[in-house]
Amino acid sequence: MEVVICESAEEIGRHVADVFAAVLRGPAPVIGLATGSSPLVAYQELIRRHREDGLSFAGTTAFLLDEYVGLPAGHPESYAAVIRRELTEHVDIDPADVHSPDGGAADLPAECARYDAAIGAAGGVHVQLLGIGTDGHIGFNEPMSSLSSRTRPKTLTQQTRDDNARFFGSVDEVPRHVLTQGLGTIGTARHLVMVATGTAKAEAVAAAVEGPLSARCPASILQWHQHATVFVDEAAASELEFADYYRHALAHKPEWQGF
Ligand SMILES: N[C@@H]1[C@@H](O)[C@H](O)[C@@H](COP(=O)(O)O)O[C@@H]1O
Repeated sequence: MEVVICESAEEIGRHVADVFAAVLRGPAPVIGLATGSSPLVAYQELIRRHREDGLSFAGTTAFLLDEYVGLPAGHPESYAAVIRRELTEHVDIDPADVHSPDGGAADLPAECARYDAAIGAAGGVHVQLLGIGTDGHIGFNEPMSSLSSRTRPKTLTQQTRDDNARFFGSVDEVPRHVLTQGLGTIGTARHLVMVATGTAKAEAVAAAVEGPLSARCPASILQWHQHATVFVDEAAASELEFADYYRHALAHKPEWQGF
């Protein structure tokens, strides 16, 4: 795993956009998208490059990590709506190629199995963007999620519902249930890119990067992955014991290496 401590969210956004741009220029790109506030700066940078530098999403397939269960169709906080608003409607990706699990499906386990199979049928995800919850969740894999889980329904913790209440009128409006790619599903992506900013994420980042590989901190699966990159700002890095080493490695990063 490579940990990159950045000066600002904007710098993180530029690095993430570089990683995504390299995949988008390759054949039949499959990208994994995340919601939440952490990826927004990267999405804004990708949109800017699309408008100003001609970066194209044509022919790209995208898969979202997760979705709430039971929001009314067209609800502005459904993740399908959020990703449209924050990224995909601003670039030249075919809306039919942007996939998310259907939280309104009558048979939720069947919908999860279908979604997981669709990711496999697309050949798997080339690069998966991830935020991290304050409890260490990725996607909506709450603590104690199976490390080999596939896409399935999950129940949110109260902490996650409280954290996400800011997107809704009140915490009571935050759904209790969700569909999420499993930790095993996420782990099949060829490159995992996690982003985090701010002191509220410092503890979760430290647990993910330097704690034990454990279901207690779902994001710790990045330690088991062959190609994982973590972009954090100084505040989110503030609990990292090996921060000096990460800075040293970055300062001496070979020119040819990339992320
Ligand atoms: N399901 C999403 C996650 O994918 C996201 O990483 C997390 C953190 O969000 P934020 O970046 O807004 O802190 O929130 C939600 O729970």
